[in-house]
Amino acid sequence: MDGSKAGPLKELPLGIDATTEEEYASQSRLLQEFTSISSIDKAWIFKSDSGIGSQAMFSISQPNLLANKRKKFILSSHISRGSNNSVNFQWAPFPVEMTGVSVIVPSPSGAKLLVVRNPENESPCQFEIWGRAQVEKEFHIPQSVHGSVYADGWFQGISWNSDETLIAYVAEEPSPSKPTFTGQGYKKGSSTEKDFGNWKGQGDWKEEWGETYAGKRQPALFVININSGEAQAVKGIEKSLSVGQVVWAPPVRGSHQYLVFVGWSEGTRKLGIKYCFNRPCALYAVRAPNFESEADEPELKDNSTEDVPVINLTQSISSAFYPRFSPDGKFLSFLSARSSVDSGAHSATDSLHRIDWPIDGLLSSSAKIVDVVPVVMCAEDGSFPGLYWSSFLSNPWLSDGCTMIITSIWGSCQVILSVNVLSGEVIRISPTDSNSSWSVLTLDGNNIVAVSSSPVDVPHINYGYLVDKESKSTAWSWQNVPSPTNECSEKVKSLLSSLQFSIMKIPLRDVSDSVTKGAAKPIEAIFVSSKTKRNDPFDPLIVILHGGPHAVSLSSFSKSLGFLSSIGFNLLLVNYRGSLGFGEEALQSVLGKVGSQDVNDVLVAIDHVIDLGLASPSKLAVLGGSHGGFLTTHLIGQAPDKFVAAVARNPVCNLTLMVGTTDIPDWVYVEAYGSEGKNSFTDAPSAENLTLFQSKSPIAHVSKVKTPTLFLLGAQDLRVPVSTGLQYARALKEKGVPVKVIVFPNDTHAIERPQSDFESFLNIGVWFKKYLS
Ligand SMILES: CC(=O)N[C@@H](C)C(=O)N[C@@H](C)C(=O)O
Repeated sequence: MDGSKAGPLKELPLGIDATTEEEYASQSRLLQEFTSISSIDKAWIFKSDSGIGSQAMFSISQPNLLANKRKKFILSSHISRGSNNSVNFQWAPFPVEMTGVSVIVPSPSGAKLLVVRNPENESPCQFEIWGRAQVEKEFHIPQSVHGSVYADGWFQGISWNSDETLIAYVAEEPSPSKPTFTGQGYKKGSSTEKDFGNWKGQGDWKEEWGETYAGKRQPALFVININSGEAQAVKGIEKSLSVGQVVWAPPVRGSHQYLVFVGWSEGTRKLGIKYCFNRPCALYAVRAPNFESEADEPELKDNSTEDVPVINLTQSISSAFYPRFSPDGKFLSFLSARSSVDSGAHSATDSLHRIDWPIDGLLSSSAKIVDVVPVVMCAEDGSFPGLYWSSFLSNPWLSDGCTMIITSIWGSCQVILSVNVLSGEVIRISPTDSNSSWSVLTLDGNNIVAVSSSPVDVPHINYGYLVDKESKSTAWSWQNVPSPTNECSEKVKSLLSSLQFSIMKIPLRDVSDSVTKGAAKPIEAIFVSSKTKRNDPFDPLIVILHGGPHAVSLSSFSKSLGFLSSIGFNLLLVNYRGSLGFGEEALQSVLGKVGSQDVNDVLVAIDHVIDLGLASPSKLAVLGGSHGGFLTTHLIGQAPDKFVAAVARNPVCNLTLMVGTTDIPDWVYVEAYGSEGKNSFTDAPSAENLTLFQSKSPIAHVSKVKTPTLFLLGAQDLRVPVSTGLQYARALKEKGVPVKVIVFPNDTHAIERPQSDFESFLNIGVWFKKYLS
């Protein structure tokens, strides 16, 4: 579908000329070097055998292009402390590959390691318990007990009990039996046998959890006894509740053991949950199964035999997740996305809360919820903008038992915060003099193992400690840790060292009096450029737009953006109003104004860099995915003379089409109508609804578009179904606009499978070179 007018030199098999083919070949060599950079995903600390220092285990991963999979490795290190607080990491000579492993979870003492291998077919799910030198136990849990263990980072919950004999976890409930048909018709009674004389029907369709959760319908709670290998479903939880994030409640002598978990109610249908924190959820407590035979069972306080109900611990708040018990078991802290649930925004500013945990084990559904860190409405300059969920350690506590170390978003940076759960004090402890992004990997006692990176620096490991513990000084000192994971090729190193970045504050234009104070503040954009001009007089500029709209472009390293800046493009990553990290008023201000306020913010940011003499108005391109693709296609329609080229990845081009096909039709209502759209959402939109959706969509401006546009589409995308991008691309083609479309048949919304990601960014590089050089 490439309608470009560039004259073909010599037709080659792919329908491209020799110059373009050479461009593909040369860019692909560099892209491969960027692709092979490994990522540091997780880390754990163990007591050292020698009693001196500690042992660290890092989980790292790297795309394997040929196998089209991510390879996962474990790299170990011994950490020792020298004089003057210096720290030394002695790395194992090589990482070890973890093939076929879905998730690993060390026991609280660090003496055992749970390794889960999820089946790829009908086989059982495999649990292994590793000791220091060997696999000590191996259990195979058949699909009749449960399907795959959730290892998705959201429903996922795997928790060892304190004496390390039981593990609670979340796994897919067995599928309901399907009807059997024979040559004679319907066969009575369910049957598992398969032969030539019968076949299985489909049975009733059951709603799934949407994008990236294909086949995931009912996350349920299980406990495995690692002495016997017996796995039991936890009883008493209603089928309408999907469960996740389980932890063991502190044991109370003479009382039953409880589990605390997050439950999401289904209502009349499931709406997609990926990137959607607006799904109501609560913390529940449930009695753990008893694996003892009745004779061995100790006499318990509440030893009634009838079913004990599941207790909703957070009834008075619309969202509660990430339950974490304080080390002394006296309180339970948790995050809440109540702002998101109450407003309908798919993500918003979080709040942190705690409830006191009853020392007598008598649980109540009316425990007082204390607000620890409230939602920040208007972020004052330079001060804390509120909490934004990034990731949460399973043990985030310092030794005082009340300080949590968490990663959050602060403007365009990812930062590490210490939060005192009793006083509510929040301190930014990652360096404030750096515009890099930081995240915590794990705690080593009261010290922090963290990773930092920037658009021009690959991820580095850092070790942080409190400088003056006695005076309770809040100054943290950070030491850069030399590590094999910091390595990248000499070529990449030299290209990145020729780049620089800054975070710009961009004042808004024509702010109306009706906007809130928080929504009138300057926005931010990250500008990545060459230290020396590569082209005369200007390097071309690619404007990069994140999706959501409630996501954010962070000042962290991105291989694909590192690649684009290394091949001669400056980048402008615009955090338009609606982005996370800037306070709740700015975030909420875009709802109901999509396609106008966000589009204008981007145009203001572009004018800002042009006015500063950092970009040429004739060398602009735009790239965005999802809601960023919505902005991309809006921009080429509303500002048809501005951009020389565009790339849209799974773009939202037509809300009218999307509302009937996406896993999150409620999102369409809230984006188009604002918060009131939350209450008017229906699966039967009216003609009036559809008219408004059409008017707010990029397709409404399609007739004006002239910009050559590359479309990258995932055929398995449940969020922004491929049809929306295809419809828009066909409409451009009909008008004679140069268009290229690549559809990845097995990719979902993120187009992140290694080969697809590689082919996407190679084509983005070649497309922009073709039109911007
Ligand atoms: C809530 C949501 O998924 N919105 C999509 C339209 C979107 O923009 N998604 C973002 C998070 C993405 O980058 O995929």
